[in-house]
Amino acid sequence: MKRLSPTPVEHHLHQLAQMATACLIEEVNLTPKPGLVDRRGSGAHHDLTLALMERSARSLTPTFYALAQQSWQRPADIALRETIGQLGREGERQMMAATAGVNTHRGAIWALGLLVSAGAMLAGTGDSHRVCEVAAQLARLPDRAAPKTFSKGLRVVHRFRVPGAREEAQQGFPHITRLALPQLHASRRAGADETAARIDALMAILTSLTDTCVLHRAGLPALRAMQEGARQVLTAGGYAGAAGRKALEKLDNAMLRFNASPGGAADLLAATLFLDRITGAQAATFND
Ligand SMILES: CC(C)(COP(=O)(O)OP(=O)(O)OC[C@H]1O[C@@H](n2cnc3c(N)ncnc32)[C@H](O[C@H]2O[C@H](COP(=O)(O)OP(=O)(O)OP(=O)(O)O)[C@@H](O)[C@H]2O)[C@@H]1O)[C@@H](O)C(=O)NCCC(=O)NCCS
Ligand SMILES: Nc1ncnc2[nH]cnc12
Repeated sequence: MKRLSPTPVEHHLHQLAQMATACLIEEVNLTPKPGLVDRRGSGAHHDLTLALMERSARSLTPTFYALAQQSWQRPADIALRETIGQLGREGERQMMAATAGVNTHRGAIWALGLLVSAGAMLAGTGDSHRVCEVAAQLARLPDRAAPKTFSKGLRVVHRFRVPGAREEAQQGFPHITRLALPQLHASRRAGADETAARIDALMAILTSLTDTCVLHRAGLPALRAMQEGARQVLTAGGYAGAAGRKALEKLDNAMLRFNASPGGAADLLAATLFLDRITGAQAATFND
């Protein structure tokens, strides 16, 4: 029997899911990143490797597909919020099964999951601001089935009175729309190659994010060093130049001394690449 080709909607759903996974893989491969896993090694982690992160990313494609499928052309309401909450938690279980219990991408499932859903709700229309706005509407809705556990992130949010992953999404991902995407585009326009432009986008996030991973492991001194170090990379002209590269090396050393790693910022970079791609600013696949 002749196999029917997928409908345009199915094709779109697959594309959203595959792009989300591809952006996670591109994020972890981007090198060098301060304190984070990259092609050089495990950064400030003892239980994460590049191969593990890639395996984790691949395990999430079915979750992203299910999120896109359930969200296609639906409005932001409690029924959808609860469906995606359930799918997100199932995705976390898939990730844990793929990594033998190591948390590789919890924050990324949250951020990219909401953005994949928002992209599908809008059926491929809307710019990055609109996609983030719709994702924020979802993130602000209550999920009655959410377990009342007290996570590391929540502990940090309460102790330091700072916004964490939840607030970043509820506010419409300001670190992506106001910092990372504008920096990515500005660096490209200034002639930086794609690696340098992406590293600059990560630096833009680091200048202001209250990354609960950094705060949990090493407190405010590490967060301040991260924000200041990233500012220095950008004021030196970004990673494309020798002064920026030197400043990044200094930041990397500081993060390793603090045993700190900005995992939340890495997730937001992957989400930035995803938005950049789905809103068509960069159609070509990046292969370094
Ligand atoms: C809303 C949730 C994300 C839960 O958030 P919460 O803060 O309560 O819980 P955490 O378990 O701490 O996860 C938060 C993760 O978010 C990332 N993150 C941190 N700061 C920010 C920030 N300011 N903005 C955005 N994102 C941020 C970060 O994820 C990355 O780090 C992870 C590694 O973390 P961890 O294991 O703690 O770190 P290590 O240092 O390696 O551990 P040790 O070595 O010390 O043991 C990694 O996963 C990265 O992704 C934070 O960890 C959300 O999960 C939720 O509520 N989900 C429910 C399901 C749902 O509704 N889903 C809907 C959409 S699918
Ligand atoms: N490259 C990376 N290194 C460590 N933690 C991360 N979480 C998401 N991406 C990461």
